Amino acid sequence: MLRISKLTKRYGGDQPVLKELDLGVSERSMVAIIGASGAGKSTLLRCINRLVEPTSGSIQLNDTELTGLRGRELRHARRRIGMIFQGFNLVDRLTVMENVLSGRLGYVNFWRALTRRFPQDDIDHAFYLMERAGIAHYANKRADELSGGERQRVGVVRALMQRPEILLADEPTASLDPKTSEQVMALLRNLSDELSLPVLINIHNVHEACEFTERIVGMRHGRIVFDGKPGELTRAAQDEIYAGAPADEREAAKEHAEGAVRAAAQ
Ligand SMILES: Nc1ncnc2c1ncn2[C@@H]1O[C@H](COP(=O)(O)OP(=O)(O)OP(=O)(O)O)[C@@H](O)[C@H]1O
Repeated sequence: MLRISKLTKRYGGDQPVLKELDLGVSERSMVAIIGASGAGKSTLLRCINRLVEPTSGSIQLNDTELTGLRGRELRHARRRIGMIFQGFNLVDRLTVMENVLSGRLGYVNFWRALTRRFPQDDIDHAFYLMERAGIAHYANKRADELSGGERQRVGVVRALMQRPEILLADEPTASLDPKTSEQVMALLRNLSDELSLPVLINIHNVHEACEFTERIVGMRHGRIVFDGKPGELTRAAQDEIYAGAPADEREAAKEHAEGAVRAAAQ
């Protein structure tokens, strides 16, 4: 369970980017965060894994207060939070297996990590997850020989190797073509169900958000202005989320959402 209360983030002396934001995410749920560019979606995810320092408020992950953690405690807390990035963040010259096992680096001791001697249990788990993600046959391929969709599958498996308590995905499909993007979303959906893992996805594609998640959180200017099921994302709700956004962004989001809301309501 993730419980965020009154989270505020201010960069420098500017207006806060997150304004006393409250959000709870329970186990086994996949939640999409949507909103116009600059609404604060990435900042929210980055506050959770403390890549960005919250200004005030509370972030609790299963009884651990994440704000205020330092040093070793912070490193340990970060192991419990899996992160998936838009740009995959793989090490190109390493193989798929090596990239995947790097998800365990925070757990194995220094010498094992240096000599890449991971416990058999880690190797078995890596193969299990790679099979699930359809990339086991690429285990010995270099990461830079893979397509974008395959690379993101490696990113997903690497994050899961941490055996995280929550998965945060920051625009995980933004660099992928529509078909591949849907496949990666379906993989996240299935793994979330199978592993009872809460997944928080920052996503621009409202259609995919509605199709693959059961809860949509709409942000505007650092606040949550919508929190509901895909079928409840009415035109009025979309107007509120995207009010003031550039016209092209607003229209693109609405275009995506119309069909998705109809489909979700059926
Ligand atoms: N490191 C930083 N220093 C100063 N301002 C920042 C920093 N990171 C983000 N911001 C500002 O905070 C606001 C919210 O940015 P954020 O990236 O969280 O929004 P977003 O909703 O994820 O946008 P996008 O969809 O374009 O990625 C923006 O105005 C941005 O310029």
